Amino acid sequence: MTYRAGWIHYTNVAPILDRLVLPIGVTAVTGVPTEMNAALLEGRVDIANISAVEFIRNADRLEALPDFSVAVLGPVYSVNLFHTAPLPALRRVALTAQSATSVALLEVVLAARGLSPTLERAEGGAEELLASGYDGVLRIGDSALREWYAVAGPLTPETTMTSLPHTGRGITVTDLAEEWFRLTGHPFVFAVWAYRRDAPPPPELVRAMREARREGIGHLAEVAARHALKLGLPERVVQHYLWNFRYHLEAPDRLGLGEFAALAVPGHAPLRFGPRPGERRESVLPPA
Ligand SMILES: C=C(O[C@@H]1C=C(C(=O)O)C=C[C@H]1O)C(=O)O
Repeated sequence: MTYRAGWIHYTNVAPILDRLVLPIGVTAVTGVPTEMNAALLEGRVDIANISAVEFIRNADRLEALPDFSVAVLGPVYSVNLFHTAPLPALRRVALTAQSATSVALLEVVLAARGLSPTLERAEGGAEELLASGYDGVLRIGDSALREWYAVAGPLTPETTMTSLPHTGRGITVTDLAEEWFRLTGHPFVFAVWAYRRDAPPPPELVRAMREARREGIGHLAEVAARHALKLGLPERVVQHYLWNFRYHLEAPDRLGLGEFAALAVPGHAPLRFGPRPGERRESVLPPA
């Protein structure tokens, strides 16, 4: 029997996945968030780093690793609304088909401001879609990071990522994680590592993931340099992008996740997490 993993392999998970050595008996495929969400729910993979909102929507049958997340406190740089009209004047917004969580986050952010533009699924680059009749475009992942830098960059010795402007080339970038922080003061959790409750991961896999994360974070400069080359971005940008993530689903992240769950999926089933490091899985035997 093999255990099947599905990885969303955006650059933001490189510090966890790049140095992962899969234990014997575990296989892995990769894809974008909406593909991995579907693969997990349809039983084509057994564990995946899926969109947090899908974990919440399917909380009755999923469980998540207790100490893994893709989260940030403040800006994320790669979940962006690119817009040419000010937010209150937005009429038509294109949504990437790759995302579930960020679409729900955009809805929360718009609702908090009392805004209700038309939202439509459409693929393409931000500038291209803005030129074709949309006044807002939601983009996520590596391409959104590159497009953000095209608007906000370049970094100079005098600037930092956080001091770069949000507007350039006639386009404003609204970072949705930064908006969430302004609204709630909490981190935002984009992804968790979830599995169906009937197929929990072998402990060897979870141990290997923890080891890989330790290695990845310990060698962050190398990981960043490799991905900077792939992305065509300066090393400094990718290094800042990566250290800014919160990969351990800590108490503040769970607060943020709980708050998002209540707003985005009212009436959801209780969120369940597996045993923490060092804890044993609960016995499935009936009490004596
Ligand atoms: C931070 C990001 O988070 C990703 C966003 C997701 C979504 O919007 O559904 C899913 C997984 C995350 O890894 C990103 O893509 O840039």
